[in-house]
Amino acid sequence: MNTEPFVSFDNIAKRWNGQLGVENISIDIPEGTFVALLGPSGCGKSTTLRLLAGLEIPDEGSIHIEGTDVTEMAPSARNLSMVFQSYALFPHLSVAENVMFGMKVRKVPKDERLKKLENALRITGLLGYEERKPGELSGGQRQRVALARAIVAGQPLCLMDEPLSNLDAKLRHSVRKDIKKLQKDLGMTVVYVTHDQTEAMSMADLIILMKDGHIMQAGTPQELYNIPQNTFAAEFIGAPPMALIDGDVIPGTEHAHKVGLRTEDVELVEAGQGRISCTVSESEYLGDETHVLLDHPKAKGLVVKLHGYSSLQEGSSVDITFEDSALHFFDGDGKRIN
Ligand SMILES: Nc1ncnc2c1ncn2[C@@H]1O[C@H](COP(=O)(O)OP(=O)(O)OP(=O)(O)O)[C@@H](O)[C@H]1O
Repeated sequence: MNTEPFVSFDNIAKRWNGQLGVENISIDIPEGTFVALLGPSGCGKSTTLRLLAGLEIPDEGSIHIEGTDVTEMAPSARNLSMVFQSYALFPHLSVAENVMFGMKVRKVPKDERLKKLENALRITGLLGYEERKPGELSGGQRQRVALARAIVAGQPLCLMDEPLSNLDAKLRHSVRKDIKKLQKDLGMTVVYVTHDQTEAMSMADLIILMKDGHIMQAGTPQELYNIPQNTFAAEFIGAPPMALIDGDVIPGTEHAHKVGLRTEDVELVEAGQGRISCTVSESEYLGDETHVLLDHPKAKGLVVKLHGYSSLQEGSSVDITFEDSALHFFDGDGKRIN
């Protein structure tokens, strides 16, 4: 069995005139994996993707694809396809012409081109739209044309940079499922840039969480959610994110600088009956549940989810309670204490 990673970054760094792009980036990606590069704006996601695409050359380190050192190889020699947020379609060409463009350039015979076109349009639900121009399509359909183009390219590795960011919430959800299904059905390795943790959590097998050009945590969605390695991961992953409480608030947790608590582990009880006393700062009614936001001078992000509608008044006093086993501990540098 081939145990070599399909894609590997070995200690990659990229700077521009001293301005840091990324540093100490080491990643191993098994074949057929969906990887999300996740993090806030400017954290280095796109730089990492561009380095893999060959659109940037690193100052340090090496990148391998299928065991070949591609660090300084031209993008066209890397056997990969790309899908960007700006669909990058030719406006004057039809859907069919847009999808077949690359194959035409590569002089793929016509009958093979048509066969691949039909297959890609079927997979992306675009059969019947062959003759339309991009201007006659919705945003979601345009994005699917861009996907169809990546499919006909037939490359085992596909890079995507925020491909859903131009779509509204409903479309984003459906195209998200399309992309995930495609990736699975075709067995592609996908490296996907997003700043949206929900997108990363729902699509990825492996999440690379980044901040200020560095990897903060790499792992499965479950690992990032259940065992955040630092307060940054704790606060970035989850909706709502993990609450962080000063270590000296809960008796017995003084060894920690911060104590983390997930909303599903918090129970609301009457004032005086729980472990921490708080004040209700806001209630957000969402139909099936109400999110009750709580104030405490030494805690950030305390939220309790209640079923249905809650009539709790702002400013009222409540207590929260929780099991000791639900607590996460972090030191003064924000690192997890096990
Ligand atoms: N060509 C460049 N010249 C100088 N600095 C750059 C260049 N490209 C990126 N950077 C810097 O590198 C850092 C990482 O940028 P990058 O675009 O990778 O972030 P990102 O996480 O993709 O952000 P966003 O989500 O906003 O696209 C930023 O500080 C950015 O200003």
